[in-house]
Amino acid sequence: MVKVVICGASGRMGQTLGRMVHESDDLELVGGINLKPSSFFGAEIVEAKDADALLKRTKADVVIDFTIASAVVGNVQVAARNNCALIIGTTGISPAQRAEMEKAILGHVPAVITTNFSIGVAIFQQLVRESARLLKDYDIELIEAHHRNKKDAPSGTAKTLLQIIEEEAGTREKLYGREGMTERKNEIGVHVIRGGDIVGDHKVMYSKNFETIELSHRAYDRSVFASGALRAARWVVGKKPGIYDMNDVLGLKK
Ligand SMILES: NC(=O)C1=CN([C@@H]2O[C@H](COP(=O)(O)OP(=O)(O)OC[C@H]3O[C@@H](n4cnc5c(N)ncnc54)[C@H](OP(=O)(O)O)[C@@H]3O)[C@@H](O)[C@H]2O)C=CC1
Ligand SMILES: O=C(O)C1=N[C@H](C(=O)O)C[C@H](O)C1
Repeated sequence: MVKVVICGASGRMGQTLGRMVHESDDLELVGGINLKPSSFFGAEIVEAKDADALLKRTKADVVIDFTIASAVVGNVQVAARNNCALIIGTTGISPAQRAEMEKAILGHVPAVITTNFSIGVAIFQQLVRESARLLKDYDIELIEAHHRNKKDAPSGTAKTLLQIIEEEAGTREKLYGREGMTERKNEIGVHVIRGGDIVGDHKVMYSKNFETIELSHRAYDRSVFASGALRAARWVVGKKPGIYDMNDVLGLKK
């Protein structure tokens, strides 16, 4: 059995993951970490200050983090100190926070980090890479939509898609929404929608000469992210220290 601790245990993703680990035959939910102590699916949730003791007591194999950017560095440091493999889904991480995370991980523990654990999104990103390579001279727009409680914008997935597009089609100015008299140049327009309980939509549009090509992905339920994260958790335990992504987990070419 792979012993799992979930950071952000009381959150939307934490609850979905907790339920799925609890229902699985090969994963054991040994605890959670959140701002306030509580419990979920028969396991204890402790405050962040008690995380070290929890990881020692439970001998956790893997720590899964779906929290908030300001919390993730501390969670990664305590997990790495306890030799736990890591699954990191938290988005909105700054370059400085990313550097701190890398310092804690590299040479110490294996970690899978990705802005979107959906297997469909891993395939979608490959399609976006191919289309951006083929459609370099088209106007490119990116649209994402999420629930009203999402804190970071644009989404982590949207930022990853921008990076993929620019790797293939060249660096461009990014224009976040438009208002007033605007003249389209060679920018990538980025548009963020927040409302209701939208789970997570991403669309890339390429337009030129009386035609538009659209590629889109829509998640209908958080279980798509959770099942990808748990697939990564099963895969990462026992790997060499380093940072991996879903292409590594799924054996897809980069
Ligand atoms: N990579 C992927 O596939 C996906 C990534 N995400 C990302 O995961 C993150 C979480 O999303 P979601 O579950 O919707 O958010 P929620 O706000 O529902 O959950 C986050 C949880 O983390 C808790 N938390 C805050 N600070 C700490 C801390 N220091 N230690 C432990 N727990 C803490 C929060 O507590 P409290 O509520 O008390 O503040 C909350 O319960 C976001 O960054 C989101 O973008 C989401 C879905 C998929
Ligand atoms: O906060 C969310 O909900 C999601 N966050 C991730 C992101 O920022 O890309 C992944 C998914 O779209 C859901």
